[in-house]
Parts: sequence; structure tokens; C-alpha cells
Amino acid sequence: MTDSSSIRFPDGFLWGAATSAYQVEGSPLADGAGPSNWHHFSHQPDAIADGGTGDVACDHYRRYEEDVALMRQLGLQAYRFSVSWSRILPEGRGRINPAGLDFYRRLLDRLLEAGIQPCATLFHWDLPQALQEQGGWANRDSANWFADYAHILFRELGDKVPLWATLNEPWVVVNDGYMHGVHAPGHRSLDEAPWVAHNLLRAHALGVQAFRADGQGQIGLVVNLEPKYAASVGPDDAAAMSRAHAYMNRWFLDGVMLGSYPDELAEMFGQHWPRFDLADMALLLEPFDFLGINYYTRSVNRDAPQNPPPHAESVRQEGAEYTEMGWEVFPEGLTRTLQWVKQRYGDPPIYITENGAAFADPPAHNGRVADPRRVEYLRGHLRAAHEAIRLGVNLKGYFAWSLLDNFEWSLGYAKTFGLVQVDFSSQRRTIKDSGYFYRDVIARNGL
Ligand SMILES: OC[C@@H]1[C@@H](O)[C@H](O)[C@@H](O)c2[nH]c(CCc3ccccc3)c[n+]21
Repeated sequence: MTDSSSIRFPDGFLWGAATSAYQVEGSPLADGAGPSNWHHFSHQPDAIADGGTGDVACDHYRRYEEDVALMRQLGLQAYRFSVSWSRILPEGRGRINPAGLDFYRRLLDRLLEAGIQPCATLFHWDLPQALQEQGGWANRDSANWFADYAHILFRELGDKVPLWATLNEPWVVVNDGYMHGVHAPGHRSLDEAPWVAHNLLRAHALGVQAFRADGQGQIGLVVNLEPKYAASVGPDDAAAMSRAHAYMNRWFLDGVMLGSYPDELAEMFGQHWPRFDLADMALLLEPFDFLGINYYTRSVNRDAPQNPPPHAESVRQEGAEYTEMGWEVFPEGLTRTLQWVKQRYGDPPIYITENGAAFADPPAHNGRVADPRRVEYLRGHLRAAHEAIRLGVNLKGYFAWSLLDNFEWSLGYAKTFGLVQVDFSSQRRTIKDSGYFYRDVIARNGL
């Protein structure tokens, strides 16, 4: 039963949609670009579920003008995208590739002409392969490599970008790339993971300092958060929930907002947990302007001592609705998560920088794609976001994930999140019903 009462968001609330470079651009080596670690990883046998790679993706590198026209059709006020580091710096540092900068200048000019606010993420997982080969984020120098890259973007593109984010979801880089090995670089190392997390946050802080020196606009950090519940009232499951909460939700935010890491992490990593310099922890506290929160689902946890940290596993909920990712549809978790951030971290300005769902959409028919489950997912989560605003959360905007069906990392192209369907054999775009629903939400500034 959908609640039919109408709701209105505050004046000036920012409505957008999001993508990332490796997932939509294609042409990974065009015009002097260097390979990223995701280019390298996706070409490894069996790395990607359907054997997909980002070689073509949505061909956005060449079709960006058509895609900006789609954004206008949807009435987007903002567009969140990421910059491919290895287009700008083919070897990750040193020599700049002017053609790489020129692509993003063209994209930014089209967006500004269309009255769409660019929101640029500096790093959305695609590290230059040349830097991966020097240890990547496990190398303490990675923070400086990132700061130099950031400085170039602020200098070259800064006058066209009002909203910047340093990193997208450091937790996923650590968990999927260094703990479970299912994302680039495909490592499984309890010794590397804590250092990778730490160097990512050092990079974020040095990036913010570079921004303060010569950036314009606002800069933030984007994290994925998921409220954790206990599968039973027993102490073991409660402890598992607490470990899972520390591991996903508190690790990075405590680092940059409180200057410390949760004690549970040292406990669960044991002798693999390093001793971090106090000077480093002070650097992490470099203040930034907003928090980007990516919300999709919650998880219900039980104790799993045999698992790597956080020694927990999620339990499927009988009778609940799930997306194609196996993620429970749980909009109330968004309200709860936003309230938790407000209370724990001092009421920072927040953007929902990603929210969306993968459902098995039908092929386009007569120029239409019926995706009612995605419409209901978005409706429910927009209501939850509005409830958080009513409860006093300083929520400034919302970006739907994603503008386009795209490359869903290790799952390839089968999982579709787009407001717009992409037929990858023809590259034809078709706005789905959820895209038209979202267009109307933006036009009404509410439901
Ligand atoms: O999975 C959908 C999207 C990705 O396509 C985005 O690139 C990424 O920013 C993103 N993060 C999340 C939530 C965190 C997560 C990512 C991957 C696997 C499990 C959880 C969901 N998504």
C-alpha cells in the first residue's frame, strides 16, 4: 500500500543522478589515456560474471552529448560523475594527457549549457594501473599521488565544478578489493587492508588540503552506509551486529570525523592491525564541506566466527522484498542511517549521493520500459529521505543511482540500475517509467 499523502522537499533541494567513469565511458585507452587497474582486472579471465569489461560500456566517452540531452529530458538539476585518473595522468603521476582533460572540459561545458550542476568525484575505484604496480593504495605514497592528481583537476577544471568528492566508498575498495579479492586489484590480505583504508583517508585529507589551496566550491567524502541489525536477541548476534557496524559504517567516518578508528577493528584484525601515527590521525581530521551517503539496503547479521573480519554474516529476511543484487528493500533504514550520522558526527550537511535498485527490466517496447518495482523503490526511499529532513537532518540533495544501465563491476552488465535503459548491442537509450517518475518528482520538488 503506497502512502498517498503528498510531500514537498525544501526549496533549493538538489535533484540529480549519478554514474562513474569506468562504468559508463568505454574507450578506456582512447586519446592517450593509460590503463586503469579496473581495465587490467576486468580483462583477467573469470574476474567478471558475464565476461564483461569496461571497453565499451555505455560508450559515454563518445555519446556524452546525447546523454546530457537525456539528463535535460529528465530535468536533472545536477549530475554526479567521476573523473578517470588515468585519462588525466596516463602513468598516474607526472605527464599530463591534455586530451583527457579536454574530454571532461567538453562534458562540463555541455552540462553547464544545460543548466546542470556538475558533481565530480576524483576517485571512483579506477586507479591508474601504473600506480597499482607500485603498490597502489597499500603504498604510503598513494596519498601524495592522489593529492597531486587532485591539484591538477582543481586547477584545470575547478572553475566549472561546484561540488567535488574526493573518494567514492573507500570501504568497498578495502572490502571488495583487498579483503575478498572480488574487485580490483583482487587481493585478499588482512595485512594490506588496514593500510589501504588508512592511505585512502590520508589521500582524502591531502586532497581536501589541495582543494583549500586552489579549489572553488565545496568538497566532500562519499561513503556507503548500511544499518546493521541482529538476527537474534542473543549476545553473539548482538556482538556480530556491533562488529559489522564498526567495520562498514564507523571505520571511515570515525576516522575523518573523530580522528580515531573503532576499537572493534583492532580487536577483529588482531596482530594484523597496525599502530597508526598520531600525526596521521590528526591529518584525517581535515574538515570538509559535506558528507555524501550512498544508501541501498540494510543487513541483518549473525555471528560467523569462521568468517574474516567482521566475523559476521547476513541473514535473509522471510517475506521481505529483495533486489537483483540480493539487497533487501528497506527504506526506513535510510531515515535511521541519516539520523545516526546527524547525531554521531555533529549534523554535517549531507547529500544522498547514490540510491537505487537493480531489477530485471523488460526490453523496451514501443519506446517504453515498465519498471514498477524501481518506481516503488524510489518512492519509498524519497519518503524516507523526507522523513529524515522532517526529523532535522541537514539533507541537501539526492542523486539516483544510476542515470544509465551500466557496468556493474564484478557482476558485469546483467544488473541494471538505470533510470534509462541501455541496449548494449545498439547503444540505444530508452527512458524507463522510473525515469519519467523521477522527472515528475523533480518538477514537483516532491511526491
Ligand atoms: O552496486 C550499485 C552501485 C555501484 O554501481 C556504484 O559504482 C557504487 O558506488 C555502489 N556502491 C554501492 C553500495 C556499496 C556496495 C558496493 C558494491 C558491493 C556491495 C556494496 C552500490 N553501488
